[in-house]
Amino acid sequence: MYSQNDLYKISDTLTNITNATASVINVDVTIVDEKLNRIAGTGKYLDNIGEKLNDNCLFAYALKQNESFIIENPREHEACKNCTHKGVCREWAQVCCPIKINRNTIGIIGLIAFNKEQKEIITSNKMNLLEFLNHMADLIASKLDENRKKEEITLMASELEILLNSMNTGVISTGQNGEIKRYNIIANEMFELNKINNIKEIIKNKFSNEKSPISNKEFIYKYKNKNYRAFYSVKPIIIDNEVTGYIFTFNKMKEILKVVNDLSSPTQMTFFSDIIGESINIKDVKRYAKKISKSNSTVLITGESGTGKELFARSIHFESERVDKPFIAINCTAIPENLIETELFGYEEGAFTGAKKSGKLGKFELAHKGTIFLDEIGDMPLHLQTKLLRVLQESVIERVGGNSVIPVDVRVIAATNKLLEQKVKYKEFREDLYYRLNVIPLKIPPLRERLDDINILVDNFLEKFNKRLNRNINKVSNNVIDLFRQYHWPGNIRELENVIEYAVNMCVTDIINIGDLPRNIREQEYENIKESTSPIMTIKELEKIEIKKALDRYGRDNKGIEKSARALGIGRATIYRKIKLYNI
Ligand SMILES: Nc1ncnc2c1ncn2[C@@H]1O[C@H](COP(=O)(O)OP(=O)(O)OP(=O)(O)O)[C@@H](O)[C@H]1O
Repeated sequence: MYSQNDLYKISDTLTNITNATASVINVDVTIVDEKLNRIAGTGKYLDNIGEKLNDNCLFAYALKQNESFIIENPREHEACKNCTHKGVCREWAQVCCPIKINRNTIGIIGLIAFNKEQKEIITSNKMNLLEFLNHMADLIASKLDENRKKEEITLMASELEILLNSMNTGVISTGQNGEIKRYNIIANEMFELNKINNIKEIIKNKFSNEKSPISNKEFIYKYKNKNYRAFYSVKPIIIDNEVTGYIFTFNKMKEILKVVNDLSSPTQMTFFSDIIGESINIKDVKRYAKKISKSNSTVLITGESGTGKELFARSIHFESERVDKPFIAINCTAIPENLIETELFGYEEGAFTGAKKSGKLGKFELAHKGTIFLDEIGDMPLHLQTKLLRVLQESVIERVGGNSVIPVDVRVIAATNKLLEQKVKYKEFREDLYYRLNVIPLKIPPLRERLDDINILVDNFLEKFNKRLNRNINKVSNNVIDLFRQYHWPGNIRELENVIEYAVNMCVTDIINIGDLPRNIREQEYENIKESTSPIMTIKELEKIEIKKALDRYGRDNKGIEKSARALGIGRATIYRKIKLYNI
């Protein structure tokens, strides 16, 4: 919608039109807007520009009429009927013509005769005059339209500029041959574009005038004599099937890594307080690990499977200065041998058949400024051990298929449950790498060497699985705890955690008893029964264990139950009753 404001914006044009019209016709001209404000005028009206006309005047009538007309008998004409100025009106004749845009009247242009001669000019040439004035009204309307479009374009241009400058990506538009035309702030900050004329000076020989788009190609550029890595993409501007220029977008490698790390870093942080244990053994290890967190030196964590090596590695990272940077964990046995190298070091575009076109970043690059956790390091293939040694010694990596070195700042924490010294002896692990990794050794004791932790671990896991499985089990019986203290725990804390989860699932009362434990632990108990020092089980617990054992062996169908009853030396009815009683 157009408003009176739009008319004011072209007031210079209106003045020109009224002056030109008045000098050609020799009659005074005036223009009012739809609110009856005088916007332009000649002669007598010159001093009254800006005045507000009364609501019953001729122009108010003309606005309602919405078409051109001539008045030859002012004061008597219907248009003057209610005019409050009728008594002082000295006008001899008038011509009114609406200024219309899209059929809406937004003002009136009028000619006014103040004497007989001027009236004669109007009345002698009515048709031509009306036509002429309509042209003037159209001229004003098209000027308004043009002005509006200009404003829209200016607005769009500044919106686009703000949009481009608020992006985190550098954008440059070029001509057909790469000559730089326009760019945003980020692009200027990256490349100091006041010193550069052509895009080829930035991406060197990588640009040839192509018609198809290119996305995410890596390149190196210089800024203040230092080399930086970035990615660029290009899209041709095609008009009438002809490439008229290109749009280049640039992303700094640093920014991309930040985004990747933000997305891939675990949202849950781990702290030493998450490592449960009150035994002297574990307290000592925790104290030592906290101390070494502050250092940047490589740590080698040793300990049996499930002792909490990864938990320690995470806590060290989140306790260190690198806390805001990524913690990247990689398990050397979980990845096929032929993929570990590219996983760790990445690869260049076209490094091998099947490689992605844009290449791939390795975990070392992703972990830049953070920590990498190399689990099961003892299983790392020998040829990669050499590459890893180089990272540790020189803090650089080389991508597969690449020919340049990339600096990385990563703290390495390695872990193993193997005897690395033995592997070194048998030449399965490089001796120099072993010493390079073992700068700070951290040995996590197995659970059987910290039996005092069993109670607190059991309580924690019971609480965890009560919550997770929506149960309300109060405690674990003393017999079970005694059994746990005798068991050798080859799978350590992980195994204990799994045992509690199993028992919470099996338990039908509010106390976990031996019968609720997995078979391997119960069998351990059976062995213990033979020993005179072993804890005494209730007859009911023993009965439940044996019935379960028989059912597991013979099956739970009718035949299986019959066989079980026979093996247990009880009748069919009894075994059915016991199954129901113990909810087996
Ligand atoms: N002290 C502890 N307190 C609580 N949970 C623990 C503790 N130690 C280990 N866990 C839990 O036990 C499981 C195994 O821990 P983790 O993966 O750290 O062991 P690991 O030594 O790295 O095992 P692996 O050698 O098999 O990789 C995890 O679920 C972990 O949360």
